Amino acid sequence: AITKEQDALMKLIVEAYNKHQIPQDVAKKLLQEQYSTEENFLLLTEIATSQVQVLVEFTKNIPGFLSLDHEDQIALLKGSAVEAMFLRSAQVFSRKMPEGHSEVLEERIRKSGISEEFITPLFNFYKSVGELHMVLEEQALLTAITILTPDRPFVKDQPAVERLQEPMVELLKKLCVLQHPQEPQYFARLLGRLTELRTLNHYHAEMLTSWRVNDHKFTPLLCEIWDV
Ligand SMILES: Cc1cc(C(=O)O[C@@H]2C[C@H]3CC[C@]2(C)C3(C)C)ccc1N
Repeated sequence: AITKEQDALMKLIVEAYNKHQIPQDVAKKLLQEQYSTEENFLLLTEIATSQVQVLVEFTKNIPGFLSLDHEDQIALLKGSAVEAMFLRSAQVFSRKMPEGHSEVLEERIRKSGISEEFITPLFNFYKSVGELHMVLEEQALLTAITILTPDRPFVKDQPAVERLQEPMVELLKKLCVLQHPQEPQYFARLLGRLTELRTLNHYHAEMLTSWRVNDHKFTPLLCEIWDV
């Protein structure tokens, strides 16, 4: 069963995860702006920028994160930003979108200058996350576990990151057994999504390059987090 400490950790993570959502004005624009490639790209830039802001705020609220070495904090954020963003956008896309929004967002993503070779794996991932029907606690924990991946580039004190990640993995494992008793392999399926996420890093780098060469404008935050 869940211990008192684990329940306290759970509440902190879910509270942090709920605290920051994509601003409503961005979601509203999704429906209003016209459908030119330029407009779609600008919308995606706004979405990505607000997703990264949400990610930074969530990460700061992960218990113990701010006690890590400061350079390691930056290395973890930069190393996990793409995965955390795809995970959150997959969760929003498959669950939270008001009626009709996800079709609109899908249409805009397809017509924003992203090459087809990236679009397919992206929507396959969205679909595989949607099929899991994760509860909020699982989504929040999985996102925290992704961010606290010890073997990101340039992380100096990996054991310190492992000490934060391990209790979250243990807690997620217990939660999965409690939430999905009829599906013993559910926890393994969740971790399998993290492996699929890592493959998206490569596609994302390609996407950035193709936008760069077509001289698309990025926001300062996106340039900083992805060194572009
Ligand atoms: C530098 C830069 C990056 C993105 C991005 O990663 O977008 C992500 C790809 C899909 C998954 C999350 C995104 C925001 C998405 C929904 C468009 C969007 C615009 C932009 N100027």
